[in-house]
Amino acid sequence: MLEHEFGAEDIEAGPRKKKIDAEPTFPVYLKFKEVTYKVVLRGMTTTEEKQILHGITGSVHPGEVLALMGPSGSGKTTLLNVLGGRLTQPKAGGSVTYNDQPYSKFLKSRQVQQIGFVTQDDVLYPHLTVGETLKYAAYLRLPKTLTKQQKEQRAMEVICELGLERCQDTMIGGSFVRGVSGGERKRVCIGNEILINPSLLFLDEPTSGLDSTTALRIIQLLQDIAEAGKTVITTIHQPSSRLFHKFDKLILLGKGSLLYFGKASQAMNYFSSIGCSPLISMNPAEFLLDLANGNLNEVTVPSELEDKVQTDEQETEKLSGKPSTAVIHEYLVESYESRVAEKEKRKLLTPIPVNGDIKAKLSSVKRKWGATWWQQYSILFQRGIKERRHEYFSWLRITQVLATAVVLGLLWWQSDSKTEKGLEDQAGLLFFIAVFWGFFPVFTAIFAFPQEKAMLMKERAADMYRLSAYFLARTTSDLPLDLVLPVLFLLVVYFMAGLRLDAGTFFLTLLTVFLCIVAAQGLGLAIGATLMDIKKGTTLGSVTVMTFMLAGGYFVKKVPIFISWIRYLSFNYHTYRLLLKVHYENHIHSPSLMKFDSGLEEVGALIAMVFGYRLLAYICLRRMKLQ
Ligand SMILES: Nc1ncnc2c1ncn2[C@@H]1O[C@H](COP(=O)(O)OP(=O)(O)OP(=O)(O)O)[C@@H](O)[C@H]1O
Repeated sequence: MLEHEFGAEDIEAGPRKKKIDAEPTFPVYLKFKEVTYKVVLRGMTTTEEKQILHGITGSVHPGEVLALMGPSGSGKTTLLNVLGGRLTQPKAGGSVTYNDQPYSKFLKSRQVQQIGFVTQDDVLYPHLTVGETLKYAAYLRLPKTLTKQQKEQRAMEVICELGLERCQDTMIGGSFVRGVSGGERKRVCIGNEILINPSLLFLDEPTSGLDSTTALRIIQLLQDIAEAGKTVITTIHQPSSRLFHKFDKLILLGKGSLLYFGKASQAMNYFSSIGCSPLISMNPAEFLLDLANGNLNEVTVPSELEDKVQTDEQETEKLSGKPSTAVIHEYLVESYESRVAEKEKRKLLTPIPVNGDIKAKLSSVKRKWGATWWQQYSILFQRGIKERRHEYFSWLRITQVLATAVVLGLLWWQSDSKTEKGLEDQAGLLFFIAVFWGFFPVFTAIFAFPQEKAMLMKERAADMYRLSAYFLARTTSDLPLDLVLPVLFLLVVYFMAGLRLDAGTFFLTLLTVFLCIVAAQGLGLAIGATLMDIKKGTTLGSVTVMTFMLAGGYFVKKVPIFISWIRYLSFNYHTYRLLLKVHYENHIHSPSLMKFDSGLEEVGALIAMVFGYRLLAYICLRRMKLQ
């Protein structure tokens, strides 16, 4: 669509062999100059700044695959994140432009959806199958102009492109569920991104953990994507020589500094021009990593460094008469600075080869969602139910609820409500019901957002849906089961314990319990969203639930005035009062238990909790940083 607007011939998009497009996109020229990144490390007593990237300059054009290479900890992931706009100021410095526009402008328009980012960690839902994962991503990410069938077809195309046909009905799996292999999981992550046919594709170690044939297949795919006019940037750990030759451009990093930027095919020539050549025939990637690590064991020592061989006896012995790694690093950085850096910086000044006012047009394009709000809600709702289907049919949970109900039924078997003593006993049962249904929902809800944090951050960074649609879908998809279990529970308890037997009382009891569950869930969601940490959340949750239970009006009836407000925050208190009212209003012995008012105050307080806690949770999620 955009290509038509700007005219395909307006833009030099590099060679195109194979068409992967689900929808036409526009080419993106990525330029970066003097990119730096620093973090502040806070110790017990000291605070120090650590510079992770030291002024990296380069560019990558449509039709090219740029590989970021370097030893572990050299800053590849950090650079990829800065280039992908995931790490921004104030920690990141320098300039990164897409089609000569800063990232922030790009982000404000719909163009963010033209960026695919495959992170190093595979963030996927473990209980969805490969096919479901890609299908839901297609529904949410592909443009509204495509029909549901077309979106499904695109998901299927990606499955075939990535060779995932055989495992499309297998669950992804995770720590507790056996699923697809690591390589297949990685390919699903890549599929999630190439699905949208991005103009700019970032990948963090797409081949780690894969056998060499599968790795080659992935890199070949990246090359095909680039050849379709896309810009691809990938970090890579230790590519085989077959893989290495597939990259167009290469950045070699060492301790966060640039050791080489240029054509991958020219890298060996460049290093031999500065006096570093392999002594034996070896894989170029291995040679470059040895250099970046400061290891000259199989490498000629540049003449400039011959007089810098370490004199310290032990070190000399260890390094077999080679210069120290620090000296080598310094030499490589300086050589690059003096011979290449200036030339590359000058190249960046050349404007991108487009005609007319493409920049103005690009920034005026409005962001579009892949689905309407309601579609997003219903897709996320369905996906939530699929992902948690095992919890829905968890016999363990059903058994737990039924077993508790039977024990209660036996302990309060056909309880007597005709005497004041019997009534006090029954009130104990009602209080327990208020506590039981205020307890479990809090803890299941605390887990909801912290467990999905990584996924939420990934999908929000990719602008897949509105937060409000996700929030509502996540908080309502658990409701059906949460409302079925109390029905089973009450049926057992009600008849075994011989509670007041009429339909009105039964349904009012059920409604009260529902209200209690939904309010308790709200508290759990708010705690989870505020802390975004399961351990901290469960600790705060248990203290809060215990306080609310103690203030619930059963254990202490006369609470000191300065702390009496706390009971109004307790959903146990309101639920218990409502249950007493439902069961004993107009009962001959009731005055000794409580004074009944209209009950509206309790209902109002519970409804305020249902919405108030959820609003708090939503605000916390909105404020969550995506980095
Ligand atoms: N937020 C941070 N706080 C402290 N140190 C950081 C932070 N981010 C990165 N680093 C450090 O910066 C260095 C570069 O990290 P980065 O993840 O970019 O390396 P990498 O080359 O991708 O490594 P690997 O190949 O092992 O993934 C590492 O030493 C890392 O510990």
